[in-house]
Amino acid sequence: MSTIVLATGNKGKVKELSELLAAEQITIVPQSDFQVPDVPETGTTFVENAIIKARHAAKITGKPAIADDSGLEVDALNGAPGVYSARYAGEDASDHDNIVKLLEQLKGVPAEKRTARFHCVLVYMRHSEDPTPVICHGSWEGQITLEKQGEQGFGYDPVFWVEQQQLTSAQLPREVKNQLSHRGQALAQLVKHFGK
Ligand SMILES: O=P(O)(O)OP(=O)(O)OP(=O)(O)OC[C@H]1O[C@@H](n2cnc3c(O)ncnc32)[C@H](O)[C@@H]1O
Ligand SMILES: [Mg+2]
Repeated sequence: MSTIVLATGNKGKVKELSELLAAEQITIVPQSDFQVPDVPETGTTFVENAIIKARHAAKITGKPAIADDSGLEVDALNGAPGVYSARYAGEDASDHDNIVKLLEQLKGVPAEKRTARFHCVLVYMRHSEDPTPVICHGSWEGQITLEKQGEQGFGYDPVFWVEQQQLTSAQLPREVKNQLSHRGQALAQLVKHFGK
């Protein structure tokens, strides 16, 4: 199979998707290797934004592309930050800024009402005008902690409590996160599609 461009500027995603694909006969190259700039994520769904990103990378490189649009859905916040997870605390917000805002918004909310889930939509497009993009979705249930714990992973991992492991996703060994995560589940579906 030819090289696939990974349409993301997020190094944490590049690392996880590369680890997950290491066992497959699929070579992915991050879009930064082709100087693909970020594109405005103007959609209101993960699916729309993933298509926007995959189409943009495919158009600029002339190669097939995979994009990942993901985020955190918190029940006590009516689903926020959702598709706006990366810009929750503002356009140029860091992961830490976003976490501070999230914990602030959840102040006083008891443990049993801090339920949340990560979503990951992966889109594969053969070329920029592909009329049938492959769309895969994975989700991962957890709870938002009261403070940051753990150094692994990225984004909201330090405040995402995984009941089954009794750890935050930033405390999980990388292979365990990859096994359980929204991204791991979406990628397992995509790999099945390539195997067809
Ligand atoms: O759009 P690209 O370039 O792919 O990179 P991004 O970081 O902007 O990615 P998104 O637009 O998909 O926003 C995803 C947000 O959700 C967070 N997120 C996604 N997956 C995560 C994970 O596995 N662990 C922690 N946070 C995650 C991430 O930190 C971002 O704030
Ligand atoms: Mg983004």
